[in-house]
Amino acid sequence: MMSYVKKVLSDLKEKNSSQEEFLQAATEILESIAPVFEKHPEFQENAILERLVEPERIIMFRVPWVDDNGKIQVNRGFRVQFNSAVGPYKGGLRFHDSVNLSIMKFLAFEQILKNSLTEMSIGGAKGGSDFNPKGRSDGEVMRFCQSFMDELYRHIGPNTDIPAGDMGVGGREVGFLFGQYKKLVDGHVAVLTGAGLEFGGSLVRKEATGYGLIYILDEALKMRNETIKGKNIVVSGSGNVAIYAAEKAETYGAKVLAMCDSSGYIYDNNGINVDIVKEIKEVKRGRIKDYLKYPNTESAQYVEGGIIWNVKCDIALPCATQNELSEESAKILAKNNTKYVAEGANMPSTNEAVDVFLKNNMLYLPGKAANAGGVATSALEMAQRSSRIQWTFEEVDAKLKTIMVNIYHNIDNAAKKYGFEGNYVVGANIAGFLKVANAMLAQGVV
Ligand SMILES: NC(=O)C1=CN([C@@H]2O[C@H](COP(=O)(O)OP(=O)(O)OC[C@H]3O[C@@H](n4cnc5c(N)ncnc54)[C@H](O)[C@@H]3O)[C@@H](O)[C@H]2O)C=CC1
Ligand SMILES: O=C(O)CCC(=O)C(=O)O
Repeated sequence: MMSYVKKVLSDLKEKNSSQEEFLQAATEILESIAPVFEKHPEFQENAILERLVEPERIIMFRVPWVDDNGKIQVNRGFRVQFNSAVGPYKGGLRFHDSVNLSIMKFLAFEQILKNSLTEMSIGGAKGGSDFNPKGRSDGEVMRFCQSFMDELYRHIGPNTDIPAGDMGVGGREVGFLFGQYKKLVDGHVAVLTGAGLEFGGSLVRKEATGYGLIYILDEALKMRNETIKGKNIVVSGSGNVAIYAAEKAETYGAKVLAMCDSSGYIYDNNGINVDIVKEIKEVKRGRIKDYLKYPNTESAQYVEGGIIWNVKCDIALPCATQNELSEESAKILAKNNTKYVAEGANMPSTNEAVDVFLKNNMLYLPGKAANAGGVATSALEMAQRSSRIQWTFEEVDAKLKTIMVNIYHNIDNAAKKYGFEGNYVVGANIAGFLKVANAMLAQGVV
């Protein structure tokens, strides 16, 4: 069956030769699900893979806006509506200057399988823009968001496509996007998740991706008679996912030694004070090096331009961005006897880095399983909004925990069933794929 996969992959490479990140994600996924086609010839007969790798729809659009100096700026907007077999399109919006079609497609492709793993009825999508909110005033961010929504609104809806946040899109941006949507359609419609608590949002959505990462890691460790307590952890990034992963890890008794942003990392052998990072990033929108200006941080150091994976740790949590963890860094982790890697970010480890993890028998939890808590809680937000109720923090948190524990056992069982025990690349991709493939099969050639 590898020949079927090889053929689909080689056609895909020919058609999308410049889309490096998309091809990277597709190669990993397709190669690891090859064993499925032995057991399910009907998938090949019905060209499931050929259809799966082609987005149902891609929307690209101009986003003109006026900056604080009265100058007209033009950005490019995207929404990749990749697959709606399981449910309406669902996935975040990313505002970052690196955004291009390849990055949008890889993120949306990953999202299909991730959303399937949550066991909620949500399809896969992603969107965003090459606009970077960093250093922009609130007024500029608002005008950009309004212009972005001026086009996006006609392509989304509560039963068709429900965006949310991702890198560069947090509560502030979701608020501005929602305000413009509401004005354009003249209705208070639940079309974005990650909404403010004052207008239909869910408790725990902000914390969900980071907390969920720790819940799944905790379950995986428990199954190995291990515990997070007492472990040294390195968390890359210092944004939404990183902050709440670090916060939860500390409540489980771990010590977070280092965190970073794109300029450098902070390191403290006594443990990072996550509340300070929260203040810097969520309130001041500052840089991680500002950490050293706070009281009682004398034991911390800042390493400009340094590679955070050089810091010796038991557990590595990449929570920043794609391909931030190279083969070389993976070898350093292995040499330093790091035993566990769980991904808060989407595809933060290169395919070569993942090979190093697997060869060294490290426990590796790939992003599409490990960071699924964010989108799962988005689905819980949708459930609350449509039934006009609000669950307590504890209720949502308990549901999130159950979802993450179930994801762990689901990917673990799939890996075992296909003869790859402990390989969660195979486990996550197969478990996520089967539901989507069966839904596509049931719905005919559409
Ligand atoms: N926000 C969410 O609910 C979810 C986010 N993710 C993924 O998690 C990752 C982080 O997202 P958020 O925390 O939401 O974004 P964010 O915008 O809040 O934070 C991103 C962080 O990454 C850092 N960063 C960016 N490029 C970097 C680089 N080259 N080297 C080192 N640090 C870098 C930034 O300085 C920032 O601290 C992304 O891969 C995103 O797709 C995955 C699932 C859900
Ligand atoms: O909450 C959502 O809908 C999207 C989260 C997301 O973008 C992701 O899982 O990567």
